[in-house]
Amino acid sequence: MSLLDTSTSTPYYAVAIAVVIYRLILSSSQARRDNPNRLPLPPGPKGYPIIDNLLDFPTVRPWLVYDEWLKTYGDMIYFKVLGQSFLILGSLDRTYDLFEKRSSNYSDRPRMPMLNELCGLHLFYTSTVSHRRNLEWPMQIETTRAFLRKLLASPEDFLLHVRHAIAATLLRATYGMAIDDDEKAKEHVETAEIALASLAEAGNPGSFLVDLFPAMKAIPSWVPGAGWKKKAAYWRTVSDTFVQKPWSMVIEKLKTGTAEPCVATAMIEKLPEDGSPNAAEETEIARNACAVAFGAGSDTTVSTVQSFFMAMTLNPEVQKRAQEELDRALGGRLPEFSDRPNLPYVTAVVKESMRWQLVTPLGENIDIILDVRNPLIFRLSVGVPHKASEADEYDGYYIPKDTIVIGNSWSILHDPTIYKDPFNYSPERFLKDGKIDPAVRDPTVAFFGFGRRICPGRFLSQDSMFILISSLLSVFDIKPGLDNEGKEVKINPQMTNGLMSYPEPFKCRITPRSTKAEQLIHQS
Ligand code: HEM
Repeated sequence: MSLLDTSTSTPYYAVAIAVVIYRLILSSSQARRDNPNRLPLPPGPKGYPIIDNLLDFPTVRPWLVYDEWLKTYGDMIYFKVLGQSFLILGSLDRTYDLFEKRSSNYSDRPRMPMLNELCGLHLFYTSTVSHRRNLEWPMQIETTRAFLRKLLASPEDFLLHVRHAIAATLLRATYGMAIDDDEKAKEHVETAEIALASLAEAGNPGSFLVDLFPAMKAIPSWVPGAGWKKKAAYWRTVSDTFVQKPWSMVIEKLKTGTAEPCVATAMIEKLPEDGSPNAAEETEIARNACAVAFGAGSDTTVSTVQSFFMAMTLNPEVQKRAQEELDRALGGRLPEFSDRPNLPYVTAVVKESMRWQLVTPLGENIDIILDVRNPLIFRLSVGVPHKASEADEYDGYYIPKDTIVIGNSWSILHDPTIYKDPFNYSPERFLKDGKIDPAVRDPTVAFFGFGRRICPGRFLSQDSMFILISSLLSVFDIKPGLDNEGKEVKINPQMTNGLMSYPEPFKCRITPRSTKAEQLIHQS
Protein backbone atom coordinates (compact mmCIF):
# COMPACT_ATOMS: atom_id res chain seq x y z
CA MET A 1 0.00 0.00 0.00
CA SER A 2 1.33 3.40 -0.84
CA LEU A 3 0.74 6.85 0.49
CA LEU A 4 0.99 8.23 -2.98
CA ASP A 5 -1.41 5.91 -4.73
CA THR A 6 -4.65 7.12 -3.21
CA SER A 7 -6.62 4.25 -4.67
CA THR A 8 -5.26 2.03 -1.92
CA SER A 9 -3.86 4.14 0.88
CA THR A 10 -5.27 4.76 4.37
CA PRO A 11 -3.18 7.87 5.31
CA TYR A 12 -4.80 9.34 2.24
CA TYR A 13 -7.60 10.75 4.43
CA ALA A 14 -5.24 13.19 6.14
CA VAL A 15 -3.77 14.29 2.82
CA ALA A 16 -7.22 14.52 1.24
CA ILE A 17 -8.53 16.72 4.07
CA ALA A 18 -5.44 18.95 3.84
CA VAL A 19 -6.01 19.29 0.09
CA VAL A 20 -9.67 20.21 0.59
CA ILE A 21 -8.80 22.90 3.16
CA TYR A 22 -6.06 24.24 0.87
CA ARG A 23 -8.50 24.41 -2.06
CA LEU A 24 -11.09 26.11 0.12
CA ILE A 25 -8.70 28.91 1.08
CA LEU A 26 -7.52 29.22 -2.51
CA SER A 27 -11.03 29.37 -3.97
CA SER A 28 -12.29 31.98 -1.49
CA SER A 29 -9.35 34.30 -2.19
CA GLN A 30 -9.79 33.70 -5.92
CA ALA A 31 -13.52 34.48 -5.66
CA ARG A 32 -12.76 37.83 -3.99
CA ARG A 33 -10.41 38.70 -6.86
CA ASP A 34 -12.51 37.35 -9.77
CA ASN A 35 -15.91 38.55 -8.64
CA PRO A 36 -15.48 42.31 -8.11
CA ASN A 37 -19.24 42.93 -8.64
CA ARG A 38 -20.05 40.46 -5.84
CA LEU A 39 -22.52 38.60 -8.05
CA PRO A 40 -24.26 35.58 -6.52
CA LEU A 41 -23.49 32.04 -7.61
CA PRO A 42 -26.18 30.36 -9.74
CA PRO A 43 -28.97 28.64 -7.74
CA GLY A 44 -28.51 25.14 -6.40
CA PRO A 45 -28.71 22.94 -3.30
CA LYS A 46 -27.03 24.40 -0.20
CA GLY A 47 -24.03 22.45 1.00
CA TYR A 48 -22.03 22.08 4.25
CA PRO A 49 -18.71 23.71 5.12
CA ILE A 50 -15.66 21.90 3.71
CA ILE A 51 -17.50 18.93 2.18
CA ASP A 52 -19.97 21.21 0.35
CA ASN A 53 -22.61 19.06 -1.43
CA LEU A 54 -20.75 15.78 -1.06
CA LEU A 55 -23.73 14.18 0.68
CA ASP A 56 -26.21 15.30 -2.01
CA PHE A 57 -24.04 14.21 -4.89
CA PRO A 58 -26.04 11.57 -6.79
CA THR A 59 -24.32 8.23 -7.26
CA VAL A 60 -27.09 6.40 -9.12
CA ARG A 61 -28.24 7.66 -12.52
CA PRO A 62 -27.25 11.26 -11.69
CA TRP A 63 -28.98 12.70 -14.77
CA LEU A 64 -32.36 11.88 -13.20
CA VAL A 65 -31.41 13.60 -9.92
CA TYR A 66 -30.19 16.68 -11.79
CA ASP A 67 -33.43 16.67 -13.74
CA GLU A 68 -35.32 16.86 -10.41
CA TRP A 69 -33.01 19.63 -9.11
CA LEU A 70 -33.52 21.55 -12.35
CA LYS A 71 -37.28 21.46 -11.74
CA THR A 72 -36.66 23.07 -8.32
CA TYR A 73 -33.96 25.62 -9.16
CA GLY A 74 -34.57 26.56 -12.80
CA ASP A 75 -32.70 25.53 -15.94
CA MET A 76 -29.21 25.85 -14.43
CA ILE A 77 -27.86 24.51 -11.13
CA TYR A 78 -24.61 25.13 -9.33
CA PHE A 79 -23.08 23.10 -6.52
CA LYS A 80 -19.69 22.24 -5.09
CA VAL A 81 -18.09 19.01 -3.94
CA LEU A 82 -14.98 19.33 -1.78
CA GLY A 83 -14.18 22.71 -3.29
CA GLN A 84 -14.76 21.67 -6.92
CA SER A 85 -17.52 23.74 -8.58
CA PHE A 86 -20.06 22.17 -10.94
CA LEU A 87 -22.59 23.88 -13.18
CA ILE A 88 -25.33 21.75 -14.76
CA LEU A 89 -27.16 23.23 -17.74
CA GLY A 90 -30.68 21.91 -18.24
CA SER A 91 -31.89 23.66 -21.38
CA LEU A 92 -30.77 24.12 -24.94
CA ASP A 93 -30.71 27.91 -24.47
CA ARG A 94 -28.20 27.58 -21.63
CA THR A 95 -25.95 25.15 -23.51
CA TYR A 96 -26.10 27.45 -26.55
CA ASP A 97 -25.20 30.53 -24.47
CA LEU A 98 -22.15 28.97 -22.85
CA PHE A 99 -20.87 26.20 -25.15
CA GLU A 100 -21.55 28.03 -28.45
CA LYS A 101 -21.60 31.78 -27.84
CA ARG A 102 -18.86 31.71 -25.20
CA SER A 103 -17.07 28.65 -26.52
CA SER A 104 -13.62 30.20 -26.06
CA ASN A 105 -14.16 30.01 -22.28
CA TYR A 106 -16.17 26.79 -22.00
CA SER A 107 -14.29 24.27 -24.15
CA ASP A 108 -11.40 23.39 -21.89
CA ARG A 109 -10.90 19.96 -20.29
CA PRO A 110 -9.47 19.32 -16.80
CA ARG A 111 -5.67 18.90 -16.72
CA MET A 112 -5.55 15.36 -15.25
CA PRO A 113 -1.74 14.87 -15.11
CA MET A 114 -1.90 11.09 -14.43
CA LEU A 115 -3.93 10.42 -17.55
CA ASN A 116 -2.67 13.05 -19.94
CA GLU A 117 0.93 13.64 -19.01
CA LEU A 118 2.18 10.44 -17.36
CA CYS A 119 0.21 7.76 -19.21
CA GLY A 120 0.24 9.63 -22.52
CA LEU A 121 -3.48 8.96 -22.93
CA HIS A 122 -4.03 12.61 -23.77
CA LEU A 123 -5.01 11.40 -27.19
CA PHE A 124 -8.53 11.11 -25.80
CA TYR A 125 -8.56 14.84 -25.31
CA THR A 126 -6.91 16.09 -28.46
CA SER A 127 -9.16 15.20 -31.24
CA THR A 128 -9.48 16.92 -34.54
CA VAL A 129 -10.88 13.98 -36.48
CA SER A 130 -13.89 15.18 -38.37
CA HIS A 131 -15.96 12.82 -40.41
CA ARG A 132 -17.83 14.74 -43.08
CA ARG A 133 -21.60 14.68 -43.24
CA ASN A 134 -23.00 11.71 -45.13
CA LEU A 135 -19.65 10.33 -46.17
CA GLU A 136 -21.46 7.03 -46.64
CA TRP A 137 -18.42 4.86 -46.76
CA PRO A 138 -18.92 1.80 -49.00
CA MET A 139 -17.22 -0.30 -46.32
CA GLN A 140 -20.17 0.38 -43.99
CA ILE A 141 -22.35 -1.58 -46.41
CA GLU A 142 -19.76 -4.39 -46.49
CA THR A 143 -19.40 -4.62 -42.70
CA THR A 144 -23.19 -4.51 -42.28
CA ARG A 145 -23.73 -7.35 -44.75
CA ALA A 146 -21.09 -9.42 -42.93
CA PHE A 147 -22.97 -8.62 -39.70
CA LEU A 148 -26.25 -9.94 -41.16
CA ARG A 149 -24.57 -13.22 -42.18
CA LYS A 150 -23.13 -13.69 -38.69
CA LEU A 151 -26.47 -12.92 -37.11
CA LEU A 152 -28.13 -15.54 -39.27
CA ALA A 153 -25.54 -18.14 -38.22
CA SER A 154 -25.73 -17.42 -34.45
CA PRO A 155 -28.52 -14.98 -33.55
CA GLU A 156 -28.05 -15.60 -29.82
CA ASP A 157 -24.68 -13.82 -30.03
CA PHE A 158 -26.28 -10.63 -31.39
CA LEU A 159 -24.45 -8.35 -28.98
CA LEU A 160 -21.06 -9.75 -29.93
CA HIS A 161 -21.92 -9.33 -33.61
CA VAL A 162 -23.00 -5.69 -33.08
CA ARG A 163 -19.67 -4.96 -31.33
CA HIS A 164 -17.77 -6.66 -34.11
CA ALA A 165 -19.64 -4.73 -36.83
CA ILE A 166 -18.95 -1.36 -35.18
CA ALA A 167 -15.28 -2.19 -34.57
CA ALA A 168 -14.93 -3.35 -38.18
CA THR A 169 -16.47 -0.11 -39.45
CA LEU A 170 -14.20 2.06 -37.30
CA LEU A 171 -11.03 0.19 -38.23
CA ARG A 172 -11.84 0.28 -41.94
CA ALA A 173 -12.78 3.98 -41.81
CA THR A 174 -9.73 5.00 -39.84
CA TYR A 175 -6.88 2.73 -40.95
CA GLY A 176 -8.29 0.79 -43.90
CA MET A 177 -7.94 -2.43 -41.86
CA ALA A 178 -10.23 -5.41 -42.53
CA ILE A 179 -10.99 -6.96 -39.16
CA ASP A 180 -11.89 -10.45 -40.41
CA ASP A 181 -8.79 -11.31 -42.34
CA ASP A 182 -6.24 -9.01 -40.78
CA GLU A 183 -4.35 -10.32 -37.74
CA LYS A 184 -3.09 -6.79 -37.07
CA ALA A 185 -6.67 -5.53 -36.76
CA LYS A 186 -7.49 -8.19 -34.13
CA GLU A 187 -4.32 -7.30 -32.25
CA HIS A 188 -5.30 -3.64 -32.36
CA VAL A 189 -8.74 -4.34 -30.89
CA GLU A 190 -7.06 -6.21 -27.99
CA THR A 191 -4.61 -3.35 -27.34
CA ALA A 192 -7.52 -0.88 -27.51
CA GLU A 193 -9.34 -2.80 -24.81
CA ILE A 194 -6.36 -2.53 -22.43
CA ALA A 195 -5.88 1.15 -23.32
CA LEU A 196 -9.56 1.87 -22.62
CA ALA A 197 -9.47 0.02 -19.30
CA SER A 198 -6.39 2.01 -18.23
CA LEU A 199 -8.14 5.19 -19.35
CA ALA A 200 -10.98 4.43 -16.95
CA GLU A 201 -8.57 4.00 -14.03
CA ALA A 202 -6.07 6.74 -14.85
CA GLY A 203 -8.85 9.17 -15.74
CA ASN A 204 -10.42 8.91 -12.32
CA PRO A 205 -9.35 12.17 -10.63
CA GLY A 206 -8.87 11.57 -6.93
CA SER A 207 -7.41 8.11 -7.52
CA PHE A 208 -3.91 9.50 -7.88
CA LEU A 209 -2.46 12.30 -5.75
CA VAL A 210 -0.44 13.55 -8.70
CA ASP A 211 -3.74 14.90 -10.09
CA LEU A 212 -3.98 17.14 -7.04
CA PHE A 213 -0.25 17.91 -6.81
CA PRO A 214 1.12 17.88 -10.38
CA ALA A 215 4.65 18.58 -9.10
CA MET A 216 4.72 14.94 -7.92
CA LYS A 217 5.32 14.01 -11.57
CA ALA A 218 9.02 14.56 -10.88
CA ILE A 219 9.20 11.77 -8.23
CA PRO A 220 11.36 8.94 -9.64
CA SER A 221 9.71 5.51 -9.85
CA TRP A 222 12.35 3.90 -7.55
CA VAL A 223 11.16 6.02 -4.57
CA PRO A 224 9.34 3.74 -2.08
CA GLY A 225 5.57 4.16 -2.52
CA ALA A 226 5.83 5.40 -6.09
CA GLY A 227 4.23 2.26 -7.57
CA TRP A 228 1.79 4.53 -9.39
CA LYS A 229 4.70 5.71 -11.55
CA LYS A 230 5.38 2.14 -12.69
CA LYS A 231 1.69 1.74 -13.46
CA ALA A 232 1.79 4.95 -15.50
CA ALA A 233 4.88 3.71 -17.38
CA TYR A 234 3.10 0.46 -18.32
CA TRP A 235 -0.03 2.32 -19.45
CA ARG A 236 2.15 4.64 -21.51
CA THR A 237 3.62 1.64 -23.36
CA VAL A 238 0.13 0.34 -24.11
CA SER A 239 -1.13 3.72 -25.30
CA ASP A 240 1.99 4.21 -27.45
CA THR A 241 1.37 0.86 -29.13
CA PHE A 242 -2.32 1.66 -29.53
CA VAL A 243 -1.54 4.96 -31.24
CA GLN A 244 1.66 4.17 -33.09
CA LYS A 245 1.31 0.66 -34.53
CA PRO A 246 -1.64 1.05 -36.89
CA TRP A 247 -0.38 4.50 -37.95
CA SER A 248 3.05 3.08 -38.91
CA MET A 249 1.31 0.26 -40.75
CA VAL A 250 -0.60 2.77 -42.91
CA ILE A 251 2.64 4.66 -43.65
CA GLU A 252 4.31 1.40 -44.75
CA LYS A 253 1.34 0.55 -46.96
CA LEU A 254 1.42 4.02 -48.52
CA LYS A 255 5.07 3.43 -49.43
CA THR A 256 4.23 0.17 -51.20
CA GLY A 257 1.09 1.59 -52.80
CA THR A 258 -1.18 -0.91 -50.99
CA ALA A 259 -2.95 1.45 -48.55
CA GLU A 260 -6.76 1.57 -48.65
CA PRO A 261 -8.11 5.17 -48.73
CA CYS A 262 -9.12 6.00 -45.13
CA VAL A 263 -9.02 8.81 -42.55
CA ALA A 264 -5.31 8.10 -41.84
CA THR A 265 -4.27 8.25 -45.51
CA ALA A 266 -6.27 11.49 -45.99
CA MET A 267 -4.55 13.02 -42.96
CA ILE A 268 -1.06 11.82 -43.89
CA GLU A 269 -1.43 13.34 -47.36
CA LYS A 270 -2.18 16.75 -45.80
CA LEU A 271 0.70 16.75 -43.29
CA PRO A 272 3.40 19.41 -43.66
CA GLU A 273 6.75 18.32 -45.16
CA ASP A 274 9.16 16.58 -42.77
CA GLY A 275 11.42 19.17 -41.14
CA SER A 276 8.96 22.07 -41.46
CA PRO A 277 8.19 23.92 -38.17
CA ASN A 278 4.85 22.27 -37.32
CA ALA A 279 5.53 18.84 -38.79
CA ALA A 280 6.07 16.96 -35.51
CA GLU A 281 3.08 18.51 -33.74
CA GLU A 282 0.71 18.11 -36.70
CA THR A 283 1.75 14.48 -37.07
CA GLU A 284 1.09 13.79 -33.39
CA ILE A 285 -2.35 15.39 -33.58
CA ALA A 286 -3.29 13.41 -36.70
CA ARG A 287 -2.00 10.14 -35.18
CA ASN A 288 -3.94 10.74 -31.95
CA ALA A 289 -7.08 11.76 -33.80
CA CYS A 290 -7.10 8.41 -35.62
CA ALA A 291 -6.56 6.43 -32.40
CA VAL A 292 -9.30 8.28 -30.56
CA ALA A 293 -11.88 7.34 -33.19
CA PHE A 294 -11.79 3.73 -31.99
CA GLY A 295 -11.79 4.62 -28.30
CA ALA A 296 -14.64 7.10 -28.43
CA GLY A 297 -16.70 5.57 -31.20
CA SER A 298 -17.14 1.91 -30.37
CA ASP A 299 -19.01 1.57 -27.06
CA THR A 300 -21.14 4.66 -27.68
CA THR A 301 -22.49 3.39 -31.00
CA VAL A 302 -22.89 -0.17 -29.65
CA SER A 303 -25.00 1.09 -26.72
CA THR A 304 -27.30 3.06 -29.03
CA VAL A 305 -27.84 0.04 -31.28
CA GLN A 306 -28.59 -2.01 -28.13
CA SER A 307 -31.25 0.57 -27.16
CA PHE A 308 -32.76 0.07 -30.60
CA PHE A 309 -32.95 -3.72 -30.04
CA MET A 310 -34.60 -3.12 -26.67
CA ALA A 311 -37.09 -0.68 -28.23
CA MET A 312 -38.03 -3.21 -30.93
CA THR A 313 -38.79 -5.96 -28.41
CA LEU A 314 -41.10 -3.54 -26.58
CA ASN A 315 -42.77 -1.92 -29.58
CA PRO A 316 -43.75 -4.54 -32.18
CA GLU A 317 -46.10 -2.09 -33.93
CA VAL A 318 -43.14 0.28 -34.62
CA GLN A 319 -41.14 -2.62 -36.01
CA LYS A 320 -44.02 -3.62 -38.28
CA ARG A 321 -44.45 -0.08 -39.63
CA ALA A 322 -40.71 0.23 -40.34
CA GLN A 323 -40.70 -3.16 -42.10
CA GLU A 324 -43.70 -2.18 -44.23
CA GLU A 325 -41.88 0.98 -45.30
CA LEU A 326 -38.70 -1.00 -46.10
CA ASP A 327 -40.63 -3.60 -48.13
CA ARG A 328 -42.37 -0.86 -50.12
CA ALA A 329 -39.21 1.18 -50.78
CA LEU A 330 -36.75 -1.65 -51.45
CA GLY A 331 -38.90 -4.23 -53.24
CA GLY A 332 -37.03 -7.19 -51.76
CA ARG A 333 -33.38 -6.04 -51.75
CA LEU A 334 -31.12 -4.83 -48.95
CA PRO A 335 -30.88 -1.07 -48.25
CA GLU A 336 -28.21 1.32 -49.52
CA PHE A 337 -27.47 4.84 -48.27
CA SER A 338 -29.21 6.26 -51.35
CA ASP A 339 -32.49 4.81 -50.02
CA ARG A 340 -32.48 7.10 -46.99
CA PRO A 341 -34.73 9.86 -48.47
CA ASN A 342 -37.36 7.17 -49.18
CA LEU A 343 -37.23 5.80 -45.64
CA PRO A 344 -38.55 8.59 -43.38
CA TYR A 345 -40.05 6.18 -40.83
CA VAL A 346 -36.76 4.26 -40.45
CA THR A 347 -34.93 7.60 -40.16
CA ALA A 348 -37.34 8.53 -37.35
CA VAL A 349 -36.62 5.15 -35.66
CA VAL A 350 -32.89 6.04 -35.66
CA LYS A 351 -33.63 9.47 -34.14
CA GLU A 352 -35.93 8.03 -31.47
CA SER A 353 -33.37 5.32 -30.59
CA MET A 354 -30.88 8.11 -29.84
CA ARG A 355 -33.36 10.24 -27.85
CA TRP A 356 -35.17 7.59 -25.79
CA GLN A 357 -32.27 6.17 -23.75
CA LEU A 358 -29.04 8.12 -23.95
CA VAL A 359 -25.66 6.45 -23.87
CA THR A 360 -24.04 9.64 -22.51
CA PRO A 361 -26.98 11.22 -20.63
CA LEU A 362 -24.84 14.05 -19.31
CA GLY A 363 -23.07 14.65 -22.60
CA GLU A 364 -20.01 14.21 -20.49
CA ASN A 365 -20.29 12.39 -17.21
CA ILE A 366 -19.45 12.88 -13.60
CA ASP A 367 -19.75 10.21 -11.04
CA ILE A 368 -18.84 9.87 -7.38
CA ILE A 369 -18.15 6.45 -5.98
CA LEU A 370 -18.71 6.30 -2.25
CA ASP A 371 -17.65 3.35 -0.17
CA VAL A 372 -20.62 2.83 2.16
CA ARG A 373 -18.45 1.14 4.78
CA ASN A 374 -16.32 4.19 5.08
CA PRO A 375 -17.76 7.39 3.65
CA LEU A 376 -14.33 9.00 3.62
CA ILE A 377 -13.29 6.74 0.79
CA PHE A 378 -14.57 8.47 -2.26
CA ARG A 379 -13.56 8.84 -5.83
CA LEU A 380 -14.66 11.78 -7.83
CA SER A 381 -14.76 10.58 -11.33
CA VAL A 382 -15.17 12.95 -14.23
CA GLY A 383 -15.52 11.72 -17.80
CA VAL A 384 -14.74 14.29 -20.46
CA PRO A 385 -16.43 17.42 -19.11
CA HIS A 386 -16.05 21.00 -20.26
CA LYS A 387 -14.20 23.33 -17.91
CA ALA A 388 -14.45 27.13 -17.55
CA SER A 389 -10.96 28.40 -18.41
CA GLU A 390 -11.60 31.74 -16.66
CA ALA A 391 -14.10 33.16 -14.15
CA ASP A 392 -17.17 34.55 -15.88
CA GLU A 393 -20.30 36.63 -15.29
CA TYR A 394 -23.40 35.13 -16.87
CA ASP A 395 -27.03 36.23 -16.59
CA GLY A 396 -26.34 38.05 -13.31
CA TYR A 397 -24.36 35.16 -11.79
CA TYR A 398 -20.70 34.56 -11.02
CA ILE A 399 -19.15 31.38 -12.45
CA PRO A 400 -15.79 30.59 -10.84
CA LYS A 401 -12.71 29.70 -12.89
CA ASP A 402 -12.25 25.91 -13.33
CA THR A 403 -15.97 25.18 -12.85
CA ILE A 404 -16.89 21.89 -14.50
CA VAL A 405 -19.79 22.70 -16.83
CA ILE A 406 -22.10 19.93 -17.99
CA GLY A 407 -25.00 19.97 -20.41
CA ASN A 408 -27.70 17.62 -19.15
CA SER A 409 -28.51 16.08 -22.55
CA TRP A 410 -30.99 13.79 -20.85
CA SER A 411 -33.13 16.73 -19.63
CA ILE A 412 -32.90 18.45 -23.01
CA LEU A 413 -34.09 15.32 -24.84
CA HIS A 414 -36.81 14.45 -22.29
CA ASP A 415 -38.34 17.91 -22.00
CA PRO A 416 -42.13 17.24 -22.00
CA THR A 417 -42.82 20.67 -23.53
CA ILE A 418 -40.81 19.61 -26.59
CA TYR A 419 -41.42 15.84 -26.67
CA LYS A 420 -44.91 14.77 -25.58
CA ASP A 421 -44.75 11.71 -23.26
CA PRO A 422 -40.94 11.73 -23.42
CA PHE A 423 -40.57 8.25 -21.86
CA ASN A 424 -42.58 6.62 -24.65
CA TYR A 425 -40.66 5.27 -27.61
CA SER A 426 -42.46 6.94 -30.50
CA PRO A 427 -40.73 7.59 -33.87
CA GLU A 428 -44.01 9.19 -35.01
CA ARG A 429 -43.08 12.33 -33.03
CA PHE A 430 -40.49 13.18 -35.72
CA LEU A 431 -42.91 12.85 -38.64
CA LYS A 432 -45.52 15.06 -40.27
CA ASP A 433 -47.49 14.10 -43.40
CA GLY A 434 -45.24 11.07 -43.87
CA LYS A 435 -42.02 13.15 -43.88
CA ILE A 436 -39.43 14.11 -41.25
CA ASP A 437 -40.79 17.25 -39.58
CA PRO A 438 -37.97 19.84 -39.42
CA ALA A 439 -39.88 21.73 -36.70
CA VAL A 440 -39.27 18.92 -34.15
CA ARG A 441 -36.09 19.22 -32.10
CA ASP A 442 -33.50 16.84 -33.56
CA PRO A 443 -31.78 14.69 -30.87
CA THR A 444 -28.38 15.59 -32.34
CA VAL A 445 -28.68 19.02 -30.67
CA ALA A 446 -27.63 17.38 -27.41
CA PHE A 447 -26.94 13.67 -28.03
CA PHE A 448 -23.37 14.25 -29.25
CA GLY A 449 -22.37 16.98 -26.77
CA PHE A 450 -21.94 20.66 -27.42
CA GLY A 451 -19.99 23.55 -28.96
CA ARG A 452 -16.37 23.17 -29.98
CA ARG A 453 -16.17 19.82 -28.20
CA ILE A 454 -19.15 18.29 -30.00
CA CYS A 455 -18.51 14.69 -31.02
CA PRO A 456 -16.54 14.68 -34.28
CA GLY A 457 -17.75 11.12 -35.02
CA ARG A 458 -21.42 12.11 -35.08
CA PHE A 459 -21.96 11.77 -38.84
CA LEU A 460 -20.13 8.46 -39.10
CA SER A 461 -22.08 6.97 -36.19
CA GLN A 462 -25.44 8.20 -37.53
CA ASP A 463 -24.59 6.56 -40.86
CA SER A 464 -23.60 3.33 -39.05
CA MET A 465 -26.87 3.34 -37.11
CA PHE A 466 -28.98 4.00 -40.21
CA ILE A 467 -27.43 1.23 -42.28
CA LEU A 468 -27.42 -1.31 -39.41
CA ILE A 469 -31.01 -0.60 -38.36
CA SER A 470 -32.48 -0.50 -41.87
CA SER A 471 -30.62 -3.69 -42.90
CA LEU A 472 -31.65 -5.53 -39.75
CA LEU A 473 -35.33 -4.67 -40.03
CA SER A 474 -35.51 -5.54 -43.70
CA VAL A 475 -34.54 -9.19 -43.09
CA PHE A 476 -35.01 -9.97 -39.37
CA ASP A 477 -37.78 -9.87 -36.77
CA ILE A 478 -36.71 -8.82 -33.28
CA LYS A 479 -38.82 -10.20 -30.42
CA PRO A 480 -38.44 -10.66 -26.65
CA GLY A 481 -36.56 -13.83 -25.61
CA LEU A 482 -38.37 -16.87 -24.19
CA ASP A 483 -38.33 -18.16 -20.61
CA ASN A 484 -38.02 -21.82 -19.57
CA GLU A 485 -41.72 -22.36 -20.21
CA GLY A 486 -41.47 -20.92 -23.70
CA LYS A 487 -43.25 -17.68 -22.77
CA GLU A 488 -41.91 -14.28 -23.87
CA VAL A 489 -39.91 -12.60 -21.09
CA LYS A 490 -41.02 -9.19 -19.82
CA ILE A 491 -38.37 -6.58 -20.60
CA ASN A 492 -37.88 -3.65 -18.24
CA PRO A 493 -36.28 -0.79 -20.19
CA GLN A 494 -33.62 0.17 -17.68
CA MET A 495 -30.22 1.71 -18.34
CA THR A 496 -27.06 0.96 -16.36
CA ASN A 497 -25.48 3.45 -14.03
CA GLY A 498 -21.97 4.77 -14.70
CA LEU A 499 -19.90 6.92 -16.99
CA MET A 500 -21.49 5.38 -20.03
CA SER A 501 -24.99 4.04 -19.85
CA TYR A 502 -26.08 0.78 -21.53
CA PRO A 503 -29.41 -1.05 -21.57
CA GLU A 504 -29.50 -3.55 -18.69
CA PRO A 505 -28.99 -7.08 -20.13
CA PHE A 506 -32.17 -8.38 -21.77
CA LYS A 507 -33.07 -11.49 -23.73
CA CYS A 508 -34.15 -11.12 -27.31
CA ARG A 509 -34.96 -13.46 -30.19
CA ILE A 510 -33.82 -12.63 -33.69
CA THR A 511 -35.30 -14.67 -36.54
CA PRO A 512 -35.21 -14.23 -40.34
CA ARG A 513 -38.49 -12.76 -41.61
CA SER A 514 -38.81 -15.37 -44.40
CA THR A 515 -36.85 -17.90 -46.41
CA LYS A 516 -36.51 -15.19 -49.06
CA ALA A 517 -34.88 -12.91 -46.46
CA GLU A 518 -32.53 -15.78 -45.59
CA GLN A 519 -31.52 -16.16 -49.26
CA LEU A 520 -30.98 -12.41 -49.52
CA ILE A 521 -28.56 -12.49 -46.59
CA HIS A 522 -26.65 -15.47 -48.06
CA GLN A 523 -26.33 -13.74 -51.44
CA SER A 524 -25.21 -10.39 -49.95
C1 HEM B 1 -23.65 6.91 -30.78
C2 HEM B 1 -22.40 7.24 -30.92
C3 HEM B 1 -21.68 8.35 -30.20
C4 HEM B 1 -22.09 9.16 -29.15
C5 HEM B 1 -23.42 9.12 -28.40
C6 HEM B 1 -21.00 10.07 -28.85
C7 HEM B 1 -21.07 11.05 -27.87
C8 HEM B 1 -20.05 11.92 -27.58
C9 HEM B 1 -20.12 12.96 -26.57
C10 HEM B 1 -21.32 13.26 -25.72
C11 HEM B 1 -18.92 13.59 -26.55
C12 HEM B 1 -18.51 14.74 -25.64
C13 HEM B 1 -18.82 16.06 -26.33
C14 HEM B 1 -18.62 17.27 -25.45
O1 HEM B 1 -17.64 17.30 -24.68
O2 HEM B 1 -19.46 18.19 -25.48
C15 HEM B 1 -18.08 12.94 -27.55
C16 HEM B 1 -16.78 13.28 -27.81
C17 HEM B 1 -16.01 12.65 -28.75
N1 HEM B 1 -16.39 11.67 -29.65
FE1 HEM B 1 -18.19 10.82 -29.76
N2 HEM B 1 -19.96 9.80 -29.69
C18 HEM B 1 -20.33 8.76 -30.54
C19 HEM B 1 -19.58 8.22 -31.56
C20 HEM B 1 -18.31 8.60 -31.89
C21 HEM B 1 -17.54 8.09 -33.01
C22 HEM B 1 -18.04 7.03 -34.02
C23 HEM B 1 -16.33 8.70 -32.97
C24 HEM B 1 -15.14 8.57 -33.89
C25 HEM B 1 -15.18 8.05 -35.08
C26 HEM B 1 -16.33 9.61 -31.83
C27 HEM B 1 -15.28 10.42 -31.46
C28 HEM B 1 -15.32 11.35 -30.43
C29 HEM B 1 -14.19 12.15 -30.02
C30 HEM B 1 -12.83 12.12 -30.65
C31 HEM B 1 -14.62 12.97 -28.98
C32 HEM B 1 -13.79 14.00 -28.19
C33 HEM B 1 -13.99 15.38 -28.78
C34 HEM B 1 -13.19 16.45 -28.06
O3 HEM B 1 -12.76 16.25 -26.93
O4 HEM B 1 -12.99 17.53 -28.64
N3 HEM B 1 -17.54 9.52 -31.21
N4 HEM B 1 -18.80 11.94 -28.18
